Order: sequence, then structure tokens, then C-alpha cells
Amino acid sequence: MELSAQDLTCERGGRIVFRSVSLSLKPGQLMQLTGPNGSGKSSLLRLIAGLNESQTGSVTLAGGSEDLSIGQQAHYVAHQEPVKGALSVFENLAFWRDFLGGGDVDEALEAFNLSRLSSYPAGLLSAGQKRRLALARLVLVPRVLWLLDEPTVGLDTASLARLVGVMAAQLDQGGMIIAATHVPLGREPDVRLDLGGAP
Ligand SMILES: Nc1ncnc2c1ncn2[C@@H]1O[C@H](COP(=O)(O)OP(=O)(O)OP(=O)(O)O)[C@@H](O)[C@H]1O
Repeated sequence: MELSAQDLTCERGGRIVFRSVSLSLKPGQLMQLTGPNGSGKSSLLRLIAGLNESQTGSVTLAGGSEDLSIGQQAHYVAHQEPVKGALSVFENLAFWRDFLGGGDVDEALEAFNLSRLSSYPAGLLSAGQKRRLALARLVLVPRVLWLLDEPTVGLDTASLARLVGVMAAQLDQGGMIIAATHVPLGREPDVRLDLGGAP
């Protein structure tokens, strides 16, 4: 399996954010995506997830499912948490389990130390707790590709260690991760892509 992007261009609001961006990622590899604010890190993740379109080039997942889009084979964890405030922490994950087709809610809760908050209304969680709930989806539903946009924001030291652990497990199982972050991720990335030179 190989994720490959060739000659991508990102235009947003009528302005070229970057052009001629290419990348390649193989099973077990971590890519760290860096660049100044506004250089297009989030936009690139959205292009790969199929949420935005590139005016040029293509993104392919060779060896992936022919019936599913790349977005359907990926977890995209964005800045904004997909947390349903009226539901409990457990119910949020049960929703994602049913919607995405997964997985053991209790195991996902435990992975990010949320078991104690299981019946708590998600709307009342702190920012870091909401981030942990969003990240718990990674454990809940196995997906080969993780697209993580600033995944460490709001995490305390213990939660960062848990994230590092689940990322290591994903890579050990042959998964692929692209993480837009300037924070060390507990291991050297296999691939680095810096959008700093983008126009
Ligand atoms: N919905 C949108 N409509 C128009 N322009 C947008 C939109 N979203 C982002 N942009 C613009 O696209 C450019 C790249 O934004 P993007 O969020 O991808 O950058 P980033 O590298 O992730 O930034 P940051 O480090 O601040 O998160 C910015 O100039 C931004 O203003």
C-alpha cells in the first residue's frame, strides 16, 4: 500500500496557497507536516481527505479499497472537535462506532483515560478532554491512514504520552500517519514535509 500525492495545488479564497506539492507514504511511516501559519497544512490534509479539491495533480492510495474513497479509509482529526455536547462521552463514541463501523467503546475510552468521564455530558468537557474524546475515534475504528491536524493542542503531558502510544501502535500495525504539528511526536518522523517555501 502507498499513499501518493502528485503536483497538488491549493487555491483558497482566490489565492494560491501552495503549488507543486507531492508526497509519498508507505505502511508504518509517519510524516510530519510543518510550515508557518497559513502555509496550507490544514488545507493539504483536507485535500488528501477529499474535503477540498486540487486544481492539478492527484492523490491515490495504491493497494487500498477500490470501493472506498481515501477519506473513507482515513481518520481526519481537525482543529474543531466533532463532539456532540448533548450526548455523554460514552454516547459520543457509540455514535461514531455505529456511524463509522467499529469498535470497542470501552477500549477507546481507556486509551485516552476517559473511562471515569464515560457518563459525563460531552458539552461540559474541558478543551483538552474534548480533544481526547476526538482522538479516541482513532482507537475506536481502525483506519489505515490518520490525518492529524495539530493533534497535541490542549493535551497535558500524560495525554500526549497516550497519543504517542496509540500512534506507535498504528504504525506498528502498518498504518500511516500524517501529522501537522511542530511538537515532537515521540519518534523521528520517517518523512518530513515543510510547506514553508510555499508562495
Ligand atoms: N475556508 C477558507 N476560505 C478561504 N480561504 C481559506 C479558508 N480556509 C483557509 N483559508 C486560507 O488558506 C490559507 C491556508 O490556510 P491553512 O489553514 O491551510 O493553513 P495552516 O498552515 O494550516 O495554518 P495554521 O498553522 O495557522 O493552522 C490561509 O491563507 C487561509 O487564510
